[in-house]
Amino acid sequence: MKVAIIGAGNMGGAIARGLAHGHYIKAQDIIVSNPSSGKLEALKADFPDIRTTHNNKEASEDADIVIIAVKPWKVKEVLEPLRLRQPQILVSVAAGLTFEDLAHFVDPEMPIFRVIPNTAISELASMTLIAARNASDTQVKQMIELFNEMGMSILIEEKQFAAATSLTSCGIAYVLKYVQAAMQAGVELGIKPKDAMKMVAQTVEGAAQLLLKNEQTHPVLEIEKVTTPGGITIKGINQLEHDGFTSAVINAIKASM
Ligand SMILES: NC(=O)C1=CN([C@@H]2O[C@H](COP(=O)(O)OP(=O)(O)OC[C@H]3O[C@@H](n4cnc5c(N)ncnc54)[C@H](O)[C@@H]3O)[C@@H](O)[C@H]2O)C=CC1
Ligand SMILES: O=C(O)[C@@H]1CCC=N1
Repeated sequence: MKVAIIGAGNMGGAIARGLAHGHYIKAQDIIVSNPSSGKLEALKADFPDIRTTHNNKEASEDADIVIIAVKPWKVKEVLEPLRLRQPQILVSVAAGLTFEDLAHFVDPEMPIFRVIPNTAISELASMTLIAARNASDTQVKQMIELFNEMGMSILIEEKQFAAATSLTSCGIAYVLKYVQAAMQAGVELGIKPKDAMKMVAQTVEGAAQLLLKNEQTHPVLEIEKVTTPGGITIKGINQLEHDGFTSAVINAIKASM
């Protein structure tokens, strides 16, 4: 199966690297197109078998799957001249562009996937959202498997996309804001910034593993395990609530929609 990636920026570059790392698509079956050379050269340096070009048409014409990874406001001008049609499959990572929008730029009957990874895709640790239109069950399964190679993917309905994007894609930034804030506290308390970063990042990773590896658990149960009655954790938890932590997070997630 041949895959064309149009746009070699944060997302396109990370997807190219993720696919080349994985087992599903061979590096020589990946072609990446970008107007400037720097990002393409960097890709080639890491994966010499990946093909690169400055010509989007050349990239897409033989591809079974075309992944469009340019900024949302460029999607129309980039997609329309490519005249994509069945049996090709379009994958758009453009945030905010709906199936209805995308169908105007390609054969409206062709299979289209909206896919939203997050930036952890570069570490093969993305939480990737997938929604499908005009796709067969086999194509949907294939797309889930493809993005599972770069972390974890989940099929959702398009109407859930905005909320889910806020949780996952913007969510990376919110989690990092927690890390940054905790580091600031640690540094004030005398811990070296690099040590503080490791301590907090591994703690976040551990919290995530507790939830991901135990389907029956819930944050409340895990918080209870740490929170000794009369102990120190409850003092911090209550301070977070006094300072509006839960409310601030809910407002942030809703503001990103
Ligand atoms: N950065 C993020 O966390 C996420 C981004 N997205 C979406 O991914 C898409 C790409 O975003 P980024 O990778 O962050 O942007 P970026 O700016 O890093 O990459 C865009 C790339 O497209 C290239 N490009 C510009 N015009 C082009 C053209 N005519 N033909 C081919 N390539 C062209 C640019 O040179 C650049 O390398 C956006 O639509 C964004 O909404 C989706 C989920 C998360
Ligand atoms: O902030 C943004 O608009 C992009 C889309 C989702 C994550 N980053």
